[in-house]
Amino acid sequence: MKLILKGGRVINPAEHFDEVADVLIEDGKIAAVGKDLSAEGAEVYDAAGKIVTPGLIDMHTHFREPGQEAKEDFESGSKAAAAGGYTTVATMPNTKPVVDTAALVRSLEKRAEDVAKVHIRIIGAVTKGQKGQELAELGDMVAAGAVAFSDDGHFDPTAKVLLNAYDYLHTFDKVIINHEEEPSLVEDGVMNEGHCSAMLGMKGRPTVAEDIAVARDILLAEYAGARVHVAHISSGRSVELVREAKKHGIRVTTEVTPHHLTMTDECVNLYDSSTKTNPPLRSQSDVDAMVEGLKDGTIDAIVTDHSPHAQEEKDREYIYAPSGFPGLETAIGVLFTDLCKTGKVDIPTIIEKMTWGPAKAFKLDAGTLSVGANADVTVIDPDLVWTVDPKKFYTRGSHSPFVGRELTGKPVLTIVDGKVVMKDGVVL
Ligand SMILES: NC(=O)N[C@@H](CC(=O)O)C(=O)O
Repeated sequence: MKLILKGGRVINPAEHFDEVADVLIEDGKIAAVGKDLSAEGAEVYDAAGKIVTPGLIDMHTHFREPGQEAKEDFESGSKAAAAGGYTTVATMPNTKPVVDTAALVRSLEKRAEDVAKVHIRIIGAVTKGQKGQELAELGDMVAAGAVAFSDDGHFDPTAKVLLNAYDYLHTFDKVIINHEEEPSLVEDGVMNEGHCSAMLGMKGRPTVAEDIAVARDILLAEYAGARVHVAHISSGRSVELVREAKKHGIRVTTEVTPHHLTMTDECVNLYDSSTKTNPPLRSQSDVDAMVEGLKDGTIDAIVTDHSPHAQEEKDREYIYAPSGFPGLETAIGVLFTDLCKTGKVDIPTIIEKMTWGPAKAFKLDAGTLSVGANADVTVIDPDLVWTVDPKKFYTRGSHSPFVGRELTGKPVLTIVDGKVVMKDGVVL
């Protein structure tokens, strides 16, 4: 099978390539990238005016399988991923039961093979049941194919346990993705602690809870000579800590979500739980620090933290509703509209953080359009204007703070292993 994407702006950050060119796909691989390639025998896709990128990668999604499939499963989640232009997603283990054994990793990989539209990589738990007390079957999960380890959703309070995990995973060169919140400082808090929480009379989650957790985990990684990845960074001070650590050669990487790059706690309205997320939406100075960190290379990746919940759970009062909202189908629209169109961040930087950046941080064989690479490709229409409507989502989650927003920019073609899985917003 041969497919040629003709005349798009091809952005391949792995090779610092940004030119109008053709991309030829043959037998599931990138066969050639260049000007005026022969289209003989190939199906032709006219990419003029569009952006052709490596398939997007999201290293932080929650697909709720096993145990909470009513919220999302691999089928609905991977359809949402394909609609959002993603070709690889990694799922977090905070499921019911927690993914903390090799048998679970293997069974999820089989599920992915059977039903998923895109590549799903499995993240295993660091500790048994994500309880922070005893290490999970880390080595066995590595052997079963786990791509990274995380107790996401929970901070591991005992430094010794985490140090053991660092030491052990160091031997396999696998990364721990740390959820950074010192628990005693965030208990019962539902939004960022600051002026807005005071005005609303709500208990806050202060940025210092994240900062001291990030500081501890960087120091532990330095001591162990291990790799640490800071999950969904949201505080300006934490970005400074990561920047400093990188300067000192400590092996730390980090990620940020579209909402922490574009929204503040001013958006919180107690009658709408769709802005409730963890870590919470922060202040404008934090958001500015995220954008700066993205541009100067401190932040390696953009992730969605796609966290769908059931409608009836999110329809509750702000303090009782669960944290999180779906993000796979809105990421490109939000980033292109609020960061690129406003001139804050250029398109190649955004693409790099969604492709080559995460591929490098997690040593994935993905995220590039180099000749011979797997043909995972995304085509984005940067001028397509659309309105976020949850009725059109593929995800089962419907509450998103972006609902009703008019966005500019949308993926229009997603190709996985050379096969078109989404065209013009329709998952095939
Ligand atoms: N990001 C969220 O607000 N929620 C996550 C878990 C978490 O990271 O707290 C979820 O699994 O729903």
